[in-house]
Amino acid sequence: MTPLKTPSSKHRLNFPATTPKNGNHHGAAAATEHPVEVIGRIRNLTSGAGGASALEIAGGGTAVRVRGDAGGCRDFTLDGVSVSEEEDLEGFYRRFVRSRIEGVRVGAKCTVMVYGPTGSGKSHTMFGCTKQPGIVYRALKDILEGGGGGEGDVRDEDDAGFRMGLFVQVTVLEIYNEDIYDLLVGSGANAKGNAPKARLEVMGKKAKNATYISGNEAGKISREVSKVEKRRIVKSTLCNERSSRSHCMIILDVPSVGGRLMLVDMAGSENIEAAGQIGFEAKMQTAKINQGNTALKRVVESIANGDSHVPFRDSKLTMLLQDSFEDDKSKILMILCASPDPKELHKTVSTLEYGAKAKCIIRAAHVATPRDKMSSEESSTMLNSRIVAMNQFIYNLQKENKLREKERNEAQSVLKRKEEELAQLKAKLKLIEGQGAAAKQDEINSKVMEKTQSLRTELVKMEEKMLRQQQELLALQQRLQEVEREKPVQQDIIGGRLLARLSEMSARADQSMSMDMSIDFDMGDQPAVEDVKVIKEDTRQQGQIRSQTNAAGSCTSAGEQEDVVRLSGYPEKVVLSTVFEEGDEEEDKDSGVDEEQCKEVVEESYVMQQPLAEPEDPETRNTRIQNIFRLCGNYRELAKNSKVQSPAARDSNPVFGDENKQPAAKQVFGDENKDPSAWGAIEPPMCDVKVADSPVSSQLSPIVCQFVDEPKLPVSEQLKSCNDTLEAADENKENSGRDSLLDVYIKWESGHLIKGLKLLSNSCLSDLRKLLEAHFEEAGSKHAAQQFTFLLLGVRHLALHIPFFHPIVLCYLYLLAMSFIHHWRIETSL
Ligand SMILES: Nc1ncnc2c1ncn2[C@@H]1O[C@H](COP(=O)(O)OP(=O)(O)OP(=O)(O)O)[C@@H](O)[C@H]1O
Repeated sequence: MTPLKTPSSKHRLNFPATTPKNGNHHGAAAATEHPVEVIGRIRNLTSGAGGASALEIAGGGTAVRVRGDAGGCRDFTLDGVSVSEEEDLEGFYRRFVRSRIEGVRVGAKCTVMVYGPTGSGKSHTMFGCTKQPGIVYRALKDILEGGGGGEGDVRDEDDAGFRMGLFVQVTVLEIYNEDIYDLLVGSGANAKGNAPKARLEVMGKKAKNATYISGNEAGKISREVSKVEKRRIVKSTLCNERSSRSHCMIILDVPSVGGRLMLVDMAGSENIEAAGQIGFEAKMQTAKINQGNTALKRVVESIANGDSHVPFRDSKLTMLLQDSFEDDKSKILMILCASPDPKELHKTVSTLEYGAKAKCIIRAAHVATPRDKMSSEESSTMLNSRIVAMNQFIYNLQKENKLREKERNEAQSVLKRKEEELAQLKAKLKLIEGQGAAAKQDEINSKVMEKTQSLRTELVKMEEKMLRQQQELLALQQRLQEVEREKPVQQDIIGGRLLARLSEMSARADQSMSMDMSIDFDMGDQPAVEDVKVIKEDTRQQGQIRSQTNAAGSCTSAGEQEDVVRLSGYPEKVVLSTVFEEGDEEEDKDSGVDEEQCKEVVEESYVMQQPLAEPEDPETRNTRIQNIFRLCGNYRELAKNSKVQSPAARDSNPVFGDENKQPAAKQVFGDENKDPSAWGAIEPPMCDVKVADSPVSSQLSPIVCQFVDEPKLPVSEQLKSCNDTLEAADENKENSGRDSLLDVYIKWESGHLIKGLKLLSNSCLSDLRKLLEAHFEEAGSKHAAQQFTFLLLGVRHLALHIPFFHPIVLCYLYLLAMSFIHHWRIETSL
């Protein structure tokens, strides 16, 4: 390694020719100053140290007295002495260091270095321990946060330095084996554990390309420095378990004011043998350490002696400290660390001698020299650099502000988004809560609307039906009027009655509209008597119509009146419109008024009249019989009862042909010849009827037939007996729910035979025909040759359980009005 030479004399300090020691300082005291202040720091006696302390404070606290083994002592006068047992680091810092640091805050330059043998407490004084921070951290805090407070001071520590525009740039260097290393390099957050240190070159009096950390927060920088400090090379020696093997230099620049603080923790000068260093590398390491210490010692002695040459370049350490000695504004605080251990006495004396020598350095009074001029130029350069540093600091602050503002905006946007989400959720919650009630209300409304709509539809349909019925009624009325016009005589009687009846029915229909009701023709204003209508027509004679009370009988009770209508001149063309209805009442009720009804309209037929007087052959007679049934509809039931006959009731009914078992039930209508008044309305056949067969099939219902064949009894008696039987049967019917027998009365044309037949209420005319045919077969030749008249079809309790407004009902009523009201008779001749 090329030995460095001492800088030229022009860089030497302007030390006075004489030292205070020489006694020439009086008169010139005002013009001279001590650039180096020396403070003694005596550590406490370790437990391993044998004997009493070899050091004591003397001279009023400014001198250290060293007691030798022989009992002699030597005083070393310093600027101050501190014993750690009596004064902790805090006190030491307040008393000797803080004033220097405050100078740095206003632009002063100060170098604080600790010097002493190994294990004397240099690193402890500089960096402190876990319990108390050392000079480095206290100085950082004081620079950035302002002085005047101790550890317990309550200060606004946030941005005290920032308010004053102070920030620091910190460089941490290590001088090991005469090489300078940048400890900050590789110590960042992204640095790996054992990142290599960057070795730096010295350019002039500074380390070239040294990195620094800057900031105004003492805590952050202190933490960083503490981390970096641990990168120093240490080694366990006999003297110190953790002995520093390098010099550490921490440079704090305060660009805003131009202040600079250099904190130097020197490696301990040591005796190789005493330190127990064995081996070439260890010995070389120790030699290098001592080289720096020795170079510094020589520099101090040289300056103190006023040598023309100061060997700053003998070591890297002195090269970097050159400004500290040469700069007039720079001051040096040298802390001599000494151990009170008597075993370390010779090293302690050596250290104190070194400090005493440094204390002798006197800087002459400042005189304006050409160098000062240059200094002005340097100061302007320095100011420019400060401006640049300030600008950079401001830029950094602005960047940081922008970053924080961005973060704040992001946080605000997130907050806003969250608030919106919250509002949406609240709205949703409200909506859901409201939808529950609204849904129920909507459901109710929709059901009501649906029901209302269906009712309206039904109403419209019913109105339409009513309209059609009214039209049909009108048509029938017109038809009736036409008939009446043709038969003026009959018009007064029949027309009036029928019109009255139709009006009455129409009124009933109006009243009963939209109601599903049971129609019983025994109800209403109709008398409870057997109201028998006898229609007689003789086309060959003058037609006449008469009503007569059915007193012919004994078939009517007192007060009961039977309408007998005799139609004279009945039109040859008879138009009967009837409707066949299928389906039972239950279906009607269940399906309502809208249920389809099966209708069959019996076509118009022409009734061919034939003279009654003339005997007919059997074929013609049979044809007429068939026509009669066709007229009424082969398949139309004689009566419709909604109530189904119960099996019990059915069993109780007499069975066809079992007349022997039911003799009491035989009904005798009497001999019409004996009581012609009772059947006076019997006339020859009115007309021939030819009606188309109904295509509707019907089930053959049980038929009950009771024959009345008692010519001995008069007709009136027979009818009365019949009527009594019927009334008794009525009671049974009421008991059995009006679902029993229908009485059919037949008068033979010969006048000698009247048959009373009974049919079940749900029988049809075809059943009646079969009944008659069966009777003919049974009668055999007895009646074969006889002429007979289908005198009377008496039906009791014709009950219909059909909605009253139904057109079928109306048509049916019309037919009933014409011929079948309640108990009716059709008197015709075959
Ligand atoms: N004033 C003190 N009070 C309490 N303990 C101290 C004091 N001075 C030093 N020590 C302790 O003595 C030990 C050695 O101290 P330190 O490492 O500071 O010595 P050093 O001078 O730096 O030695 P080296 O030059 O080898 O690094 C450390 O454990 C330290 O804690």
